[in-house]
Amino acid sequence: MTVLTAHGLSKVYSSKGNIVCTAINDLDLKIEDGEFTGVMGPSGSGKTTLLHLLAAIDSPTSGSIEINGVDPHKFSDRQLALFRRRELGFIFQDFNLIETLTIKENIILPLVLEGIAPPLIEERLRPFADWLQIEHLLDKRTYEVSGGQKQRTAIARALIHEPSLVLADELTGNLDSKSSKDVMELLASLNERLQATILMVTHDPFSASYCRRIVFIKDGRIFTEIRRGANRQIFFQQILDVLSVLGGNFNDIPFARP
Ligand SMILES: Nc1ncnc2c1ncn2[C@@H]1O[C@H](COP(=O)(O)OP(=O)(O)OP(=O)(O)O)[C@@H](O)[C@H]1O
Repeated sequence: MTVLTAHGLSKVYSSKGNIVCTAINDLDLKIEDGEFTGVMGPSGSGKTTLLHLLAAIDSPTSGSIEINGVDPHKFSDRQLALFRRRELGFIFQDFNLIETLTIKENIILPLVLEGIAPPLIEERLRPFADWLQIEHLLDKRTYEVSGGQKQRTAIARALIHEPSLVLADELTGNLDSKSSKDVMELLASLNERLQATILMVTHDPFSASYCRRIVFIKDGRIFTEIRRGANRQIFFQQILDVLSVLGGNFNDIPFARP
């Protein structure tokens, strides 16, 4: 089943009636149920703009987006807020956890907002805390845990309400290489276990190598896409090969990553 369809998507930034920049240019994209897709591209290629259009944070200049058969851009503000809460999960580079809440309270927030009964919330929480190896941290505050533990908390929060689509933006951007590896292994295993549909924007080829498919964009258009076979190390090398052809600002690529 197709979860997301973007058709003829364009985003033009204008100022005083003059076009400043065509950030997304007639882009088509389909994401199937259970896919784990990475989006890569040079700085300024349109990755963030694409993510904002898909999350209905920003509106396209032309073209359409459907998530589970509905176009969120046609919703009222209230409908849109509900749609985002129910159908989408978000994972951010800087975690976006609420400091005044415990780890547990952060994770269960989407279920509390839906008015789910506390025993059902507990039942739903336990496997996520177990899978993400944060059971022992549930009563701690966010400032008492490490960056990797914060991101695992954010992943649990993004997935606990079983959204149609999880959108992640540079989720390993603030983590060291060991924590990045741990987080990506856990996210990849949750993608398989729950058939969660995940779309992740990243600059980091190592993190991207945990995806099943990478869509490369350049100048707001799809440049190419590749799919992973059985071997992640080979996929990592393939990603580096495409990035070297793609050009742009990839000076921060860790070419010697294990
Ligand atoms: N609000 C805006 N007004 C005008 N131009 C914008 C605006 N936001 C983004 N752009 C331009 O749109 C293009 C795509 O930007 P975007 O942030 O989507 O790229 P990106 O691939 O996410 O870049 P990076 O990897 O550096 O974050 C760039 O040329 C950028 O300068």
